[in-house]
Amino acid sequence: MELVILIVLIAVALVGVVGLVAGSALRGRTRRGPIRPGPDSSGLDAGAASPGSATEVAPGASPGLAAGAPPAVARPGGPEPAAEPAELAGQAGAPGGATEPAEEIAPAAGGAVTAEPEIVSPRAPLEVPAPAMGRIVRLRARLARSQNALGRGLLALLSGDNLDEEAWEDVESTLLVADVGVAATAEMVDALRERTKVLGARTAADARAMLRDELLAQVGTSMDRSLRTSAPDRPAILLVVGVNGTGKTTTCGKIARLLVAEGRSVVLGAADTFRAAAADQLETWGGRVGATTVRGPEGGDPASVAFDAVKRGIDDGADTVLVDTAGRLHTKVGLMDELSKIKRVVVKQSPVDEVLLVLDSTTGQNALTQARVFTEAVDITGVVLTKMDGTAKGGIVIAVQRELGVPVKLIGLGEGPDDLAPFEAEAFVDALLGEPA
Ligand SMILES: Nc1nc2c(ncn2[C@@H]2O[C@H](COP(=O)(O)OP(=O)(O)OP(=O)(O)O)[C@@H](O)[C@H]2O)c(=O)[nH]1
Repeated sequence: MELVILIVLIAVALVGVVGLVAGSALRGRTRRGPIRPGPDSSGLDAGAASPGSATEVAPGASPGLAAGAPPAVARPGGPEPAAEPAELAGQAGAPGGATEPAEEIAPAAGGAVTAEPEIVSPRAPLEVPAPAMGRIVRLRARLARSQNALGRGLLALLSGDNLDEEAWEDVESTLLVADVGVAATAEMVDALRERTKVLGARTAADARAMLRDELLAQVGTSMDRSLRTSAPDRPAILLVVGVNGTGKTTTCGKIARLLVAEGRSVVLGAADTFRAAAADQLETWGGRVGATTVRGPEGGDPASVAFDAVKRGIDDGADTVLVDTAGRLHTKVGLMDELSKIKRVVVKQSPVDEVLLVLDSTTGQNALTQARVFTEAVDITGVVLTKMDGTAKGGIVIAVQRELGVPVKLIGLGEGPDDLAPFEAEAFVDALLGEPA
């Protein structure tokens, strides 16, 4: 009997021990399992995304993002991207290249809020833009609106039988009204007078050919209008500057769209921290075209965001970094100083390849005043003339180039994503003159 009781007690004790061991093993598994996939999970790399986002990896990542850029990770908008760099910063010593940039970009805990960038990786691009080449021709119809003031008006005058003094005055005022500028107008009128004297009687075709020559001479056919969007062994850096509302953010998005379509990887820097909507707008472009967007908190230091964006581009091995700056009144000295600072800060990491001044072509002579002041603050390397679809004053191209000594490289021809064209002198002049009669 005593033996039976002993056996029963031992059996109960064994069951208890087995139960305890199994229970603790189960608890251990539950704790380790779902937290993070490992130190490589940057959250900026589709292959190492957090478990929650792993299912969101876009299967058809853009070919434009292939070379060293973060693969397209479709993230829902909202707070998730903001949380990620901060989380990563907390993983001290986490190895893996993709993790490091986020650690460096994100400030130490308790750091100033202005130093905290937000990096939004692109969604898989859904849109394929029309090719850049030939856009200016495709959009001739829109440009042709300007021919009333410039091309058509001049052609009517020059092919008329009576080219008297009054007619020449009309030629002059037509050029001035079209914003060609005083000096260029005087040169053109002199040249046209000379040629009509030599030519004598003129047909409409003669007048057109003569005017085309003179306009081309003023617009310039030998300037280097190429956009420097690549650099050896580093990303090309482009700063986009200008006064409020000229179309800087839209232009950044349109350029990024073109570059990604050509197979380049692009980082967008939302250094317009004055207006939260501007960063949202840029981020939307980034999401649409497949570019990573780096942004900072509203009211933060724009130079810091520009710095972070360039760093991000370098770390990712991106081809191009486009930094959108806030619109600033050229009359505000403090804001112009801030622009110089943005450039100085960027240059600490990389040379700046292009500083694009975005001018609204509908603002006429005021655009020239802006151009002058901006050139003093930062060396402008190229001009983007936007809203050419809304002006009858194509002459601004001539005036701006003369004023700045830098070429117009791009023109905006509408609000649509493909309404940006590389500036081509001949196509532009032909569009001003319209179809031959
Ligand atoms: N018609 C036309 N509208 C344009 C063109 N480019 C830009 N816009 C419009 O101009 C408005 C201002 O464009 P944004 O890109 O927000 O201008 P911004 O310079 O970034 O503005 P701020 O950040 O406030 O300085 C928007 O409604 C654009 O759609 C263009 O070439 N043609």
